Amino acid sequence: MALEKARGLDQSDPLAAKRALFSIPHDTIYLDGNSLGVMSHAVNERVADVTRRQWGKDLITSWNKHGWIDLPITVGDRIGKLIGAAPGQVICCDSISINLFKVLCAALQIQSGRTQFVSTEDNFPTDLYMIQGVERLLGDRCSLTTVAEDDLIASITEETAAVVVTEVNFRTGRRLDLAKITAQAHDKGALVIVDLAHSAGAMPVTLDALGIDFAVGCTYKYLNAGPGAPAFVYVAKKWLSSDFAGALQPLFGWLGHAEPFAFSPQYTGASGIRQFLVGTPPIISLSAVDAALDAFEDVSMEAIREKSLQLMEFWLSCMGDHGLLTIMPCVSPTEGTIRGSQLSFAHDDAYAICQALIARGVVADFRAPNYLRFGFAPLYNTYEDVARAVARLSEIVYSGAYQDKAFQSRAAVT
Ligand SMILES: Cc1ncc(COP(=O)(O)O)c(C=O)c1O
Ligand SMILES: Nc1c(O)cccc1C(=O)C[C@H](N)C(=O)O
Repeated sequence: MALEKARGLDQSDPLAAKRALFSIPHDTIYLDGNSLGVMSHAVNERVADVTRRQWGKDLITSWNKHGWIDLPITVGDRIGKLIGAAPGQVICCDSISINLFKVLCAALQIQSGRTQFVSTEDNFPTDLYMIQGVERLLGDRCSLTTVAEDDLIASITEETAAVVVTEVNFRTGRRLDLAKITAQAHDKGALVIVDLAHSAGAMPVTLDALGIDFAVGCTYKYLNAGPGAPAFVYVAKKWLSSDFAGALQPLFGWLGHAEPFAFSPQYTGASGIRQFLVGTPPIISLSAVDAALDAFEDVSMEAIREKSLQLMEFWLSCMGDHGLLTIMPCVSPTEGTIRGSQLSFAHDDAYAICQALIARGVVADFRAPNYLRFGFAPLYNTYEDVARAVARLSEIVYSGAYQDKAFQSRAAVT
C-alpha cells in the first residue's frame, strides 16, 4: 500500500528528474544528507577536470586562466542566491568554525563596550566552543550566556553584543524564528549571527530581507559539495562599508589584503567581502562546491522546501501506520513550518537500531543521547525511499534484530 502510494507521489514530483544528477549506490537509501550530501556527477567530472587538465596541464597559469583566484567570490555569490544575499556579501572559504571566529571578533569590534554573546545551550558545540575560545583570548572583553531555545528572545538585552543562533537544531530539527530573533536583537541594539549549516540548500533563507548581520554555513550537507568542502560566510553590506571595512576581522591573511601581490609588509584589508579571505583557497574542493551548485540552478528553494515537508509528512504517516511512533517518539516539532529538513526519534537503543538500518542499506545517523536521525534531501530522496526505509525500520524494531552484538559497539564517527 505505502509503496504504491509512494510511487504515485514520485510520479507527480516536479523535482523527480533531479535524482539522476547524483551518484547514489543502487542498493542504498540515503537519509544522511544533513551530515554529508551525496556526490553529483557534475562534481565528479569537475574534480577530474580540475586535477587532470587545470592543475595537471595548465599548472600555475590556472590561477588566472581558469579563474581560480576569484573562485571564493564567484562561488560565494552563487551561494548568496540560495540564501537571499545580494552579490558581494558572501565568500566561500575555510570552515564554519573559522568563519565564526572571524564574525565573532567583527561583532565585538562593532559593538564596542558590549561583551556578551547570547546563544542556546543546545547549539551545535563548535559554535559554543568558538565563543569560549574568544573568551579565553580576550578575557573580560567577551562572555557567553547560554539559555534554553524557548528563553532566547527574552534573554537578548541592551547588554548583548550579538545573538549566535543556529536556525535548525542539529539534534531535534527544530527551526527557530529568525525574524522574531532579529527584530528583538535589533530593538536592543544587538547584532545577529546565524549558523545556516542545516538550512542552506534545504529551505528558503532571506538574509538581506531579514536584516541579519552575519551568517555562516557549510557546503557539505544539503549543498552536496563533498567532505570538508569549504564553508561560507555572509557579511551584511552595511558592515562591509562601515568604518571598520577592510579590518573587520582579525585574521589578517595575505589573500584578504587589498593588494596581495604587492607583498607589502603592512596589512591593508581588501574592500568588501574579500577581506574575509585569509590564506590560499582549497581549489579542488572549492571547484567541487561550484559544480555542486549547478543542481540548484533551475529550481526554487520554495519547491525544495515544499518537497522536504511532504517527504517528512509521508515518513510520519508511514511510521504511524507501522505503530512505530509510540515505540520511538518523534522529538522533532510535529508542525512542519518550525522544523528543518530532518526528523529525530528517541529510543534507548537508537545507536544499535541505526547500525542495523545501515546494515540493511538505509543510511541514517545517531545523535547522543538517544536520537535516531533521518535527513531528507529533496533533490535526490524519493517517496519510495521513505516507504522502503520505514518498512525496514519496522522489521528491525519488531524482530529485535538490532539487539545483535554486532550493532552495539560505537564507532569513532556516529
Ligand atoms: C550547526 C553546525 N555548525 C557547525 C558545524 C561544523 O562546522 P565546521 O565546518 O567547522 O566543521 C556543524 C556540523 O558539522 C553543524 O551542524
Ligand atoms: N562535519 C562532519 C564531519 O566532518 C564528520 C561527521 C559528521 C559531520 C557533521 O556534519 C555532523 C553534523 N554537523 C551534524 O549535524 O551532526
